[in-house]
Amino acid sequence: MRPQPARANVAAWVGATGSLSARLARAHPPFSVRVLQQGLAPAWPGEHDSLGLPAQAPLLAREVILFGNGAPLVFARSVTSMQAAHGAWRAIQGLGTRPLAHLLFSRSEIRRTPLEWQWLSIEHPQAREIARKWLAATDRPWLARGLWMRHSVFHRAGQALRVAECFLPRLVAAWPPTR
Ligand SMILES: C=C(O[C@@H]1C=C(C(=O)O)C=C[C@H]1O)C(=O)O
Repeated sequence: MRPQPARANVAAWVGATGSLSARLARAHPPFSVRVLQQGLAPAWPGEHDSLGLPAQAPLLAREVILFGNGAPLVFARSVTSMQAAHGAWRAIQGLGTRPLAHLLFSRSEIRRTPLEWQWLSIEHPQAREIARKWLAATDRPWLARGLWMRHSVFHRAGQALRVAECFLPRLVAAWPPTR
């Protein structure tokens, strides 16, 4: 059972559609993307199901931290099949530090499933992995007792890309930004 967001704006923020990058860039300029890793990676639980893939299908994962005004704000992990990484989602290969949003919100033929979100205690294996990567990349401990994780799946030419974004509770509680 997901704990209900503490405040209405938390639900509004975690459930906000549109580009997260654009929202952060407006509220906390300058905005930047730091790529932690991109390439063949083991799947997290549920990723193959989200993508409609068999359990052993090789996945390409892109993990980044989004920065605003010099501070780390969001950890994001996007996954797709290696086949799609050379097919409908091949543009990810050359994306570099440009936000993935460039590929997702500029094309009309891309369809996005509704956002789903959950609260993960810091004891959850994925939360522990995120906190470890966050510390290694930013030299800042996660500190919070958990995190809000949301995900949705983008479909293009019959191939799926799952995007998950993880938010610090204090960041989410202070959002959405007024600008
Ligand atoms: C999907 C978006 O792109 C953001 C940027 C990402 C990246 O560059 O890897 C991944 C997820 C998002 O937080 C968005 O801005 O909404």
